[in-house]
Amino acid sequence: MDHVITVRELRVRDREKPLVGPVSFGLEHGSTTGLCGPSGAGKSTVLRVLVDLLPAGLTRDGELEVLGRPIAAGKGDADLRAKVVLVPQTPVVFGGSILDNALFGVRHVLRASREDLHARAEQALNEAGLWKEVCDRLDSPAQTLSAGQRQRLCLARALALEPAALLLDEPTSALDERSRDTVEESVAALRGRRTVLIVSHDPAQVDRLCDRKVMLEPPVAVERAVAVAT
Ligand SMILES: Nc1ncnc2c1ncn2[C@@H]1O[C@H](COP(=O)(O)OP(=O)(O)OP(=O)(O)O)[C@@H](O)[C@H]1O
Repeated sequence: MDHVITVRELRVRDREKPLVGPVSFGLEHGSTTGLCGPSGAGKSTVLRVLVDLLPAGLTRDGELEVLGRPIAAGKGDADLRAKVVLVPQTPVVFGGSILDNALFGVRHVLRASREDLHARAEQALNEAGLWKEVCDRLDSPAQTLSAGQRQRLCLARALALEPAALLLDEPTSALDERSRDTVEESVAALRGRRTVLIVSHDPAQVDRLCDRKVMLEPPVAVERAVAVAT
């Protein structure tokens, strides 16, 4: 099977203490996968592994491949950063305009004319379902957008990088129901075209948006496992 991301027997530890895993999964091209599990099971940590931004002090074992290429831990792979893009739970909106915000990121990896960058922003904002709402005010401060619009702006910023995989960490947890629906519509529209991994606490949301789900359970401490076995 042709996977954009493959994870095999991934484990994360804090020195000797197991924090996450083992977990194995593959993300097929164009699929939307839900990453689920109880609080503390390690969902956010798995996303950090996938963008190679594990907090200092934590180590990982197991294999990670992106587009068939093995990714070694902690090598600061700039190529990977543009291929696998994480949209955090709380939208990060900078002080500039809506256009500046959409292009933040892609500007650093793509040498292109102003017109081409503008076209890239339009395409990304369209794909994120925000274009119609902002096309006549691209130069307005991004801070003027509503919470749901901000989340879609962050989605557009990530899409402008044309990532091989998009990671969404609880994309609607900070939103009211109406904004949640608009963000969900945008995410649903990516199905089949983009490869998406969504962390969600909401089983109904996973059912609405995802083709499949990966369940993560907190690791069983070795001492406990031995105690139970004896
Ligand atoms: N920097 C760190 N140092 C030590 N332990 C950490 C660190 N970051 C996370 N952990 C631990 O790793 C485990 C997984 O945390 P993580 O935040 O990935 O879980 P989660 O499934 O995303 O939780 P939630 O659903 O509550 O957001 C937890 O036990 C957490 O306390």
